[in-house]
Amino acid sequence: DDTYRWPSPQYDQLEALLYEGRRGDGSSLASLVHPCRFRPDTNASIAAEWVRFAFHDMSTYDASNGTGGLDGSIAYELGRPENFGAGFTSTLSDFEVYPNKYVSRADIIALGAVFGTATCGGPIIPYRGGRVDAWTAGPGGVPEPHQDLQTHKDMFTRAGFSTAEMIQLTACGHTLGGLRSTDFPNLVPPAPNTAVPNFANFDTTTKFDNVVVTQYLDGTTQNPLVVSSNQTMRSDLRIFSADSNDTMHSLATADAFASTCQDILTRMINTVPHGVALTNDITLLPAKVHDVQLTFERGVFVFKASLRLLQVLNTPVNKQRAVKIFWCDRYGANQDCKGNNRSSTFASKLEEDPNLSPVTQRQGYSFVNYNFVVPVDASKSISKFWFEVDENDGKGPTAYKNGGDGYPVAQDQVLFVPTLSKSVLHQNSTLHRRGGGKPITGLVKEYTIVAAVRDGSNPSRVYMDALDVAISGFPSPFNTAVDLKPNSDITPSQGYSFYSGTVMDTGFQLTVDIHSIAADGTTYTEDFRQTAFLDNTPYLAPTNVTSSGKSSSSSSWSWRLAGDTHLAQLAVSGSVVVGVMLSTLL
Ligand code: HEM
Repeated sequence: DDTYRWPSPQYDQLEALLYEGRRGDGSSLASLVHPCRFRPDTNASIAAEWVRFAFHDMSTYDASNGTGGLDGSIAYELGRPENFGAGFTSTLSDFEVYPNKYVSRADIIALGAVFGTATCGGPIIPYRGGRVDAWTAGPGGVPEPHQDLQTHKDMFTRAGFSTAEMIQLTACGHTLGGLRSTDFPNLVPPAPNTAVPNFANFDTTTKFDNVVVTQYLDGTTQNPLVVSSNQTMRSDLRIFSADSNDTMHSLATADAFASTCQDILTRMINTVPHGVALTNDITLLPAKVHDVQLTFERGVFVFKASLRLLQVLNTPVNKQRAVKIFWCDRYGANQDCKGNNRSSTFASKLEEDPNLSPVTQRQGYSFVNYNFVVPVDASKSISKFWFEVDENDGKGPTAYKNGGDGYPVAQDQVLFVPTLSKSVLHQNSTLHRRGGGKPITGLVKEYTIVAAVRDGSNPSRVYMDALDVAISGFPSPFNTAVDLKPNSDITPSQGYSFYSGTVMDTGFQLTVDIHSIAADGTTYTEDFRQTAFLDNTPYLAPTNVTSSGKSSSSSSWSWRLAGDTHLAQLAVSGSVVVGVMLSTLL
């Protein structure tokens, strides 16, 4: 049974990235590229760079033994001539902050191709997750334009693509972007008096469309890889004509181009090492429960849960709509709703920007969120919850019950308390990581994580697994277990005592799994808690950082500011880290 049931953390993360364009704590990936953006510093098509990046990571696949493919190894392969140019380094830094426990770097690279294609008007490529990252460079073997046709055919055959598929894939890639003077000065003359590259685009549109094919067929193309006076460099001509132009003719209509590209790009992003099991296609959840947390806020024991509903693009949200959360007590006479349930209509409504994700926008939707924060009697606690949405149109309410039984609150024995937790940024620190290892130089964040432990469970150990996969330069993930100790500075409250522990991290997306091992040996877990918003999350104004920006990420700062101020705040503090870290490396 592969029907979606909450909680499905991997699915939820992938779904949020694809359809909301952002990771769980709000930092937006899609806004870097959408709508069909160009880099302010180099004028490069970001969509083109992202699609090309995925191809180069994939194309070292060896179908004979199932090695290589889309595995993120390209992060360690940018020194090679076959992966040369600013487009690759910019893209790598775009993607740097997004991998986490449930989404690999390779999943992000694949998603980059999905976004790049969709945002510039191309087909929607079905997206699956579950790719597994390589942590070292793999073998080479990406085609370069000076190589002959047989070499290219052999490379595509090795990667599992026939001659016709080689033509399709190349035409589908070469509808975006082009050659740049900084990479191929002999083919594209540099513009005088500027470091900004000159582009010779593959076709005359910047959209993902069939014009690359029609201009090739009608002889008007200016694609340097077709018409260069240097015959050696006419790789697209050799490839496109490799079967007497049969495949190119089959791609000539807009519909045929779109559907063929959809299929072949799907194959491209799903070409993964042998043994990697991809998820099913990530489909849009019509009603999504997210940001669920039982915790303390300002001394009040609260349950937080959000319901995300679809809204048809460019239509107003029904003002008559009433959204209600229901829940069951965990303890006492009304345990599991034996007697009564409880309910609340106190929600804050948030209508999302329709530009959140090119995929959702193309499907004709945006989102509206209903965010509930309800005080809960800790002695009764909560065992499960569900929602009802009444449009007040006479048809009666629709219940969202997770396919029947409601959404479970798995446990209330150990809880993450973000508002009592904090993070402090240290500069030029020479702190040592727990467990020894190399001292941390540069920028480091010190996190104090607070958990509430329910009295009576008498845990033998409370600890967290602190994980960060998103570290500059892609060293192996930061992953450490830290014991949380009783914290006598925080007064016990409503049957809970507080524990805390600290961890140092140089990465961009620390998440914690908090565990409590009860006296009876049962382990209770709060899985995958984000740390972007802790009580004292520092707000750093953008003016602090513009001077340090040399990298592509600097140019993306303003884009990440799109949306509400809450997200802007996160985006800025996140980008500061990127900018400062790069400037210390440069
Ligand atoms: C034999 C096969 C191929 C060769 C020799 C080749 C070669 C090239 C070259 C020389 C460039 C210009 C890069 C620069 O100026 O820095 C380029 C750009 C590009 N290639 Fe390919 N390519 C091939 C196949 C593909 C495939 C299969 C895809 C994707 C499906 C692809 C996607 C792109 C994209 C999107 C760009 C534009 C990048 C930008 O504007 O930043 N290429 N390719």
